[in-house]
Amino acid sequence: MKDKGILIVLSGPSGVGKGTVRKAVFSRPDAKFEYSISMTTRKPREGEVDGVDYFFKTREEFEDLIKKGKLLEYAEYVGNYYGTPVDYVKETLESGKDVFLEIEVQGAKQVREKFPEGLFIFLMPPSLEELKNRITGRGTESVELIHDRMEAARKEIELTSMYDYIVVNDDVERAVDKIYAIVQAEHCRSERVIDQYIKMLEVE
Ligand SMILES: Nc1ncnc2c1ncn2[C@@H]1O[C@H](COP(=O)(O)OP(=O)(O)OP(=O)(O)O)[C@@H](O)[C@H]1O
Ligand SMILES: Nc1nc2c(ncn2[C@@H]2O[C@H](COP(=O)(O)O)[C@@H](O)[C@H]2O)c(=O)[nH]1
Repeated sequence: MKDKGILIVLSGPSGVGKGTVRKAVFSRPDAKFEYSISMTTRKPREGEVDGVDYFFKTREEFEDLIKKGKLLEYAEYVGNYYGTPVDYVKETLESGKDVFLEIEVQGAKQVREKFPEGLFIFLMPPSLEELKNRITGRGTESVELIHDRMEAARKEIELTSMYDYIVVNDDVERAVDKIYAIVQAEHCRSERVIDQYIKMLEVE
């Protein structure tokens, strides 16, 4: 039987660079992760593609997915629903592959309850001022939404104690190196690999 993959949860305030760092992680030649595409009721931003960046849903469709138990976790964040499809995550982990979730903290808390053995990483901005510069510089949010997202950011940063690791995104490649090192270390954690070695001893 194949060993299960690791569920890697990357959180962090809006604009810290989760998407940028995740894409850089996936672009490394030795990347062996699967990205779980989330569902959302948010309207697509310019350039976003349904089924690539998100599965874009109406509120009715999303609430139906909740009722049918199709989401591993979900949260309402700054006026929209966001959620993780449960079947994809479970099937991919069962197949032995690591799954990467990029989600906010309320959702991460739900995942922690269901998958306490997951690997939880919080991406931290070098400062709140830099965070605001990044959200503003991205040019995707109105002034009101930037304000709401900054408010959410302050609350999220207070909840970082539930994460296993905090990585500061001062430089994308440095953050990616740290995430790689954390995941590699997790693959060697004794409770993950011990059965494999015991089996090896039994065979010899
Ligand atoms: N280390 C960095 N230094 C400077 N700018 C960065 C860094 N990382 C990301 N950025 C920039 O910050 C902006 C926000 O990044 P990104 O969209 O990846 O954030 P996010 O955390 O995924 O946001 P959201 O949660 O709102 O989707 C982008 O313009 C990106 O180019
Ligand atoms: N709880 C969840 N949060 C999610 C999910 N997918 C994305 N997110 C987070 O929502 C905010 C806003 O995202 P944006 O694309 O509108 O900027 C951000 O923190 C995302 O990481 C999810 O499935 N569940």
